[in-house]
Amino acid sequence: MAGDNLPEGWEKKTSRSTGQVYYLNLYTKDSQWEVPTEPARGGGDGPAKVQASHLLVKHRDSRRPASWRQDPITRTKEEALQILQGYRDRIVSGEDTFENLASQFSDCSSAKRGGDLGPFGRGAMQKPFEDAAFALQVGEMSDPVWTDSGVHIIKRLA
Ligand SMILES: O=C(N[C@H](Cc1nc2ccccc2[nH]1)C(=O)O)c1cc2ccccc2s1
Repeated sequence: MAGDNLPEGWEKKTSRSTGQVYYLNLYTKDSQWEVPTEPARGGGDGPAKVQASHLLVKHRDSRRPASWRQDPITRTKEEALQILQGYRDRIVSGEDTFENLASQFSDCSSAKRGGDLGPFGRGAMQKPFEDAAFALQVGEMSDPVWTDSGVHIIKRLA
């Protein structure tokens, strides 16, 4: 009905059987009796793309155990995790920045860009990395994430 300025994404309906007014979420097709106060959420599968930076520490069993920093890379997985956790602690404490440490220590060529991988969609990166990146809120940093390349921390930029 005109004049019912509802939040975005809702439509006012009247039940055919009872004549009761209800509200339809135009994205999810869910309905509710309560007058909506917030814009309808798509409830969809999140963003199509995210932008993230990462700091990668490789180990001797990495898919390519070499990097711009070191060739070959001989540290163990356990050592790689300890090293990465040390960087993570310094970022959390505010002693250092993600970009600064990624630039100096990441075993990925994206180190030259402060770890920034640019925007990517699903299917572009190794699955554990993708899932972790898409689960982050903008500005949030992940716990250590393992891929075939090594162990990463990820920061979602957008
Ligand atoms: O795969 C790359 N680099 C690999 C290491 C690596 N493995 C990854 C796995 C998931 C996400 C990023 C990753 N980076 C390497 O240098 O051995 C990429 C480098 C860059 C640089 C700029 C933008 C995207 C990418 S993806």
